[in-house]
Amino acid sequence: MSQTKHRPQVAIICGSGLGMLADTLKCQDSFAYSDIPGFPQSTVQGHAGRLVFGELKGKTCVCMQGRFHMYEGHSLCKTTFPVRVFKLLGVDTLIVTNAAGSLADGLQPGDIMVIKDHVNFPGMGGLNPLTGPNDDKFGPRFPAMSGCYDKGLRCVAMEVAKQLGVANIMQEGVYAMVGGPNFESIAEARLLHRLGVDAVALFPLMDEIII
Ligand SMILES: O=P(O)(O)O[C@H]1O[C@H](CO)[C@@H](O)[C@H]1O
Ligand SMILES: Nc1nc2[nH]cnc2c(=O)[nH]1
Repeated sequence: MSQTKHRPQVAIICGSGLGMLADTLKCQDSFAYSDIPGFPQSTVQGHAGRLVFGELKGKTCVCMQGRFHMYEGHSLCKTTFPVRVFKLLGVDTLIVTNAAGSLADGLQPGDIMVIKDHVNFPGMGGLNPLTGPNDDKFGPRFPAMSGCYDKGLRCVAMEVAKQLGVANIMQEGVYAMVGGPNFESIAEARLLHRLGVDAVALFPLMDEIII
């Protein structure tokens, strides 16, 4: 922290195709993951592997330009390590973005889904970054997931979409995480759809759980 004057309250994890958001931060200080002790390295194409501090619309933010996935071979502890670092930096709002496959009838390729709830299939099977001794300074032993996706922030997102004239490509939905790296078979996609899942992807939920 001695190398940046920024003290962010908001962290944004940029998924595939969204890394350029970090490039728009004003008064930037950026750090390659390879220069940060304990950080894993990005191996996914298009994930730059940089932590960028700066101002976005007057808010001090830190952006992950590239995230870590279980399918890259990282342990869950490693993939979620940056979120613990954010907590220690004083971040209290985490915005997680990623590319996902849509299953809902009304969601077209390129649309935006705001997550209102999730189904964590690996987590339900016991694969969870909170496994092991609990460090109470990061949160309780048994965190509730019912308030995981802040209603106020979701309303702001929908309101801003209206103001920008993109509300027609944005809706709320239920998101499921699967292990990957293969995408779903047709039968699996049908099953998820019948279970009430609107979009499916390969990782991010673990970040929400750890904060
Ligand atoms: O936006 P990211 O996090 O890369 O997420 C999704 O996009 C990739 C697959 O197309 C996978 O990495 C999947 O997890
Ligand atoms: N599981 C899964 N992850 C994705 N990431 C981007 N598209 C998809 C998809 O269709 N399925």
